[in-house]
Amino acid sequence: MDAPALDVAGLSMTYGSGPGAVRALREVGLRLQRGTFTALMGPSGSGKSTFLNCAAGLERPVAGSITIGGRTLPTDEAEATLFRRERIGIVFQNLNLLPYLSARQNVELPLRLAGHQVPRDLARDLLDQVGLVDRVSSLPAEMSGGQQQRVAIARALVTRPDVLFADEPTGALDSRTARNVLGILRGAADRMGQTVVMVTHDPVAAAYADQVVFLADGRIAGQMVNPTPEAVASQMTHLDQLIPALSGAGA
Ligand SMILES: Nc1ncnc2c1ncn2[C@@H]1O[C@H](COP(=O)(O)OP(=O)(O)OP(=O)(O)O)[C@@H](O)[C@H]1O
Repeated sequence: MDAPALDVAGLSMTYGSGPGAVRALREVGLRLQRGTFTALMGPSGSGKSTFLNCAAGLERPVAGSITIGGRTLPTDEAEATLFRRERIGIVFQNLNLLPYLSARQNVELPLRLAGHQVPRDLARDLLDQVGLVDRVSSLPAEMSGGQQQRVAIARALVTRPDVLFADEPTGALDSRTARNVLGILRGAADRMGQTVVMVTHDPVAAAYADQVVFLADGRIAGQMVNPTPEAVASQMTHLDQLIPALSGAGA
């Protein structure tokens, strides 16, 4: 059987030290098979972004192992950068495209940075898949926020990464544009076999995923397969009520 796309074990992260230290993640474990779309939800401060940043190699955890496509994420900074470039795709709410490069050049950039030949029609094909084939030559400033986000997704997919991490990719978009971007992420999993992990606060967005993983107080607090917006919203209300109890336990 294929190695899981993402295999995280015992992931712990603490910011600061002494009495003011914040334990953002407490021995989190998560294994995701290829071609799956997972939404990560939880109350504010529950550790979602920290999880994403650690799993994507942008921050170094204090403990735990992260295996991506069967390979351990390097701890060495320079090696981690190379690994990320080749094996990981990242889309942030405000991950800026380079303003002086066209959509096509932005999409091709990760391959160029990695020193690879760029197949002639690759960027155009990816831009076609995100519905922007008529904008290949446009600069970011000439495109709407939703169009720029779609270019960012095409760019994140250009290396065919083992995992595509997206942190609130629809946070800044109106609901119609957001649905369009979510449909593209869904299609990346279904049609391209990409593995997608998305942090979101929005139960409707989460319902595009195959499963929702809930975090609370730095721990996994539940998992929901085939989520509906109603079931996700109900679970979130439950978690919000749970938080004072968890904090009070002093664990
Ligand atoms: N760089 C940092 N320095 C200190 N504390 C941090 C840092 N980054 C995050 N934290 C703390 O770690 C905890 C988890 O933060 P994180 O951003 O992962 O939560 P989140 O679930 O993504 O929250 P939100 O939904 O509000 O974005 C919080 O208590 C936060 O204040």
